[in-house]
Formats: sequence, structure tokens, C-alpha cells
Amino acid sequence: MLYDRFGRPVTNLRISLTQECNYRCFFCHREGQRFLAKNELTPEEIERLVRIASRLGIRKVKLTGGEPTVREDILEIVKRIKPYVIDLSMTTNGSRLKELAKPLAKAGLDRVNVSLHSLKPEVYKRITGVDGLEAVLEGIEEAVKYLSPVKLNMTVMKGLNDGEIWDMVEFAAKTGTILQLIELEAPREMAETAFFRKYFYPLKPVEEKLEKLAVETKERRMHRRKKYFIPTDYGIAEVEVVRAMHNTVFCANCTRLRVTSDGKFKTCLLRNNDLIDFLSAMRNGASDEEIVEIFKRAVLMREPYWK
Ligand SMILES: Nc1nc2c(ncn2[C@@H]2O[C@H](COP(=O)(O)OP(=O)(O)OP(=O)(O)O)[C@@H](O)[C@H]2O)c(=O)[nH]1
Ligand SMILES: C[S@@+](CC[C@H](N)C(=O)[O-])C[C@H]1O[C@@H](n2cnc3c(N)ncnc32)[C@H](O)[C@@H]1O
Ligand code: SF4
Ligand code: SF4
Repeated sequence: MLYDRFGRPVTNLRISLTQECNYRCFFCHREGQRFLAKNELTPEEIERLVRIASRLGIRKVKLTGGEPTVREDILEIVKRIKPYVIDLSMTTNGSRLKELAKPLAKAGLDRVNVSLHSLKPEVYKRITGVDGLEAVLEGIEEAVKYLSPVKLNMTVMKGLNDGEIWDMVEFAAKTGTILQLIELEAPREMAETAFFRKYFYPLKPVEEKLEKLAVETKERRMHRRKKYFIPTDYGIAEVEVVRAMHNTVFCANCTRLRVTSDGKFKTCLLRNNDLIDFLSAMRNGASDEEIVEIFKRAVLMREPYWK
């Protein structure tokens, strides 16, 4: 296993498959990819990367984007990388899950996170730019049949969906899903803007309330995120809180290396100037050993953002 200069093991890869998206969420951080890149990794290149990474102790891969399901070769990608990975998951806006949940599971996807920022059609549309709530709810219903667990990502924003947190907790219990409450995040310089201040909704008070209500609490290795088990009318809801902003504990326990859709390692969501190109080397005939060296260089560049 590889460790960075801060003693953090690198155990998972977060691969952005594309920058394309069929949604227009106004707050989207685009996984830190700042420039539009058309040049996408092919399924063969993704497989090769994951195979090499598995030799270095990577056992978990998260597929993200943009919207990963807009890639027409998404099933092939999943099929190719599953043999090297124990935990293969995807984060999706859910718009294509109704038709894809079963084939994705068959191809080897273990679990899925579905973004669901509101249960109200008009609020959902304001946040995502698309009148798509119904399709996503159908997608979630289908996903729970084939993938486990299904997590719901709710990015909480002041004045938009902050009044729906407890409805969402109940919805998670009712549907047998896990709720992830995500605090809005941005790099330092953006966090000072009027835009960010307008929508930032601190989740600390919510977390304190969850702590009081919980019948059980657990802590994850990654980011030391807390999970709360909350009794509801529909049974116990599992609620995880993702609070990255100014959180030194979160960064000290960051175990993932990112991969951009155009074939670069990215060491941190919020940093810029932290890209290391591996695709050019791959396309110029580099050996596996040479790719391993590039991988190791990227790991050594990793640094906690909040410290
Ligand atoms: N700053 C920061 N935010 C993260 C990181 N990982 C996840 N997040 C935030 O949490 C959101 C949801 O992440 P997901 O794509 O659902 O994946 P995850 O929750 O990290 O992974 P799993 O719980 O293992 O499925 C991301 O879009 C970010 O806003 C991270 O390493 N750093
Ligand atoms: C960038 S999206 C990519 C995957 C997919 N398109 C989706 O929306 O689920 C990954 C996750 O990041 C969340 N997200 C995007 N921008 C964010 C921000 N500024 N702060 C917190 N979470 C954000 C989204 O809500 C989503 O759950
Ligand atoms: S669906 Fe995902 S990638 Fe697309 S705009 Fe929304 S958060 Fe960003
Ligand atoms: S170092 Fe911190 S901000 Fe950067 S990716 Fe890891 S957890 Fe996120």
C-alpha cells in the first residue's frame, strides 16, 4: 500500500469518467476539474489504470463525473474494472437509473449513490435545472432491488432545501436507503464570495441533533465521517454527514486519489495546480512500471487541504 508524506494511506480511486452532464446544478464543483476536457479515457485505458492501481493496494473505485451514465460505454467500463476491485461504486444524478440499475449490477457495480437534493419537484428543478424528480425516484426504486447499499446524496443549501432534511431522513428509512447530508463546499477563495455565503448551510447543528436522537453512532475510516442511526416512523434511518469545509480531521483521513476524465491524477478536490498527466505517457507506449512511477509521484504530491 502507498502512503503520502502525511502518513495517509491511498486505498481508493475516484475516477471522473466524463465532464458531460445532462443536468445543470448551479452549485456543481465538477469534481475540481476546472477546464472543459473533451479527451476522455477509453474503457481500455481505465481498465489498465485500475489493474495497475490494484497492484499498489487500491481495492475501491468510485465512478463519478460529470454524469457517468451519459457515457454510452458505461457498462463496458464497469465490466472491465470489476475484476480488480472489491468495492466498485458510482455517484449519479439517477436520471438513467431506471433502465440502468439492473444492467449495471449485472456488469459488476456493487453500490450506488444517487443525488437527491429535494423531494419537491419545483425545488428539485431549481437546484438541478431539470424537471426530473419523478424519473429519479423511479430510478431509486429500481436501484434498491439490485444494488446495496443505495445512498442518497442531499447537498443542503440555505433557503432551498434546508427545510427538507427531516423529511429526507424519513424517506431514507422508508426506501431502505442511506442518507448522506452534504455541506456545500468550495475552495477557500470561492468560499468568501457572496454566492457561497448565500447558500452555505452549516450542518454542525444538524449533526448535534442527530447525535442526540441516534440509537447508535459509527465512524467511518474515510474522512472519519460519522453515521447516525435514527429512529423514525418507518424504522431506523442511517444518516451520514459529509462536512468537509475547514475540517482538518476530514482531510487528515482522506484516503482517495482522484483521476480526471482526461487522464490526469488529481490529488485533492479543492486544490488547483495539482494535476499529473498519465494519459500522454500511456498513449506514448509507457510500460506499467512507468505508470506506477507517475502514480507514486501523484501520491507524494498529496496534501491535506485543511490543516
Ligand atoms: N472535500 C471533499 N469532499 C468530498 C470528498 N469525498 C466526498 N466529498 C463530498 O461528498 C460528496 C458526495 O460524495 P460521493 O460521490 O457520494 O462519494 P462518497 O460519499 O465520498 O463515497 P462513499 O460514501 O464511499 O460512497 C462529494 O461530491 C463531495 O462534495 C473528499 O475527498 N473531499
Ligand atoms: C459532481 S457530482 C458527479 C456525479 C453525478 N453527476 C451526481 O450529481 O451525482 C458528485 C456529487 O457532488 C455533489 N456536489 C456537487 N457540487 C457540490 C458542492 N459545491 N458542494 C457539495 N457537494 C457538491 C453532487 O450533489 C453529487 O452528489
Ligand atoms: S448532476 Fe452532478 S455533475 Fe451534473 S451538474 Fe449536477 S452535480 Fe454536477
Ligand atoms: S484533502 Fe481534504 S479537501 Fe482535499 S480531497 Fe481530501 S478530504 Fe477533500
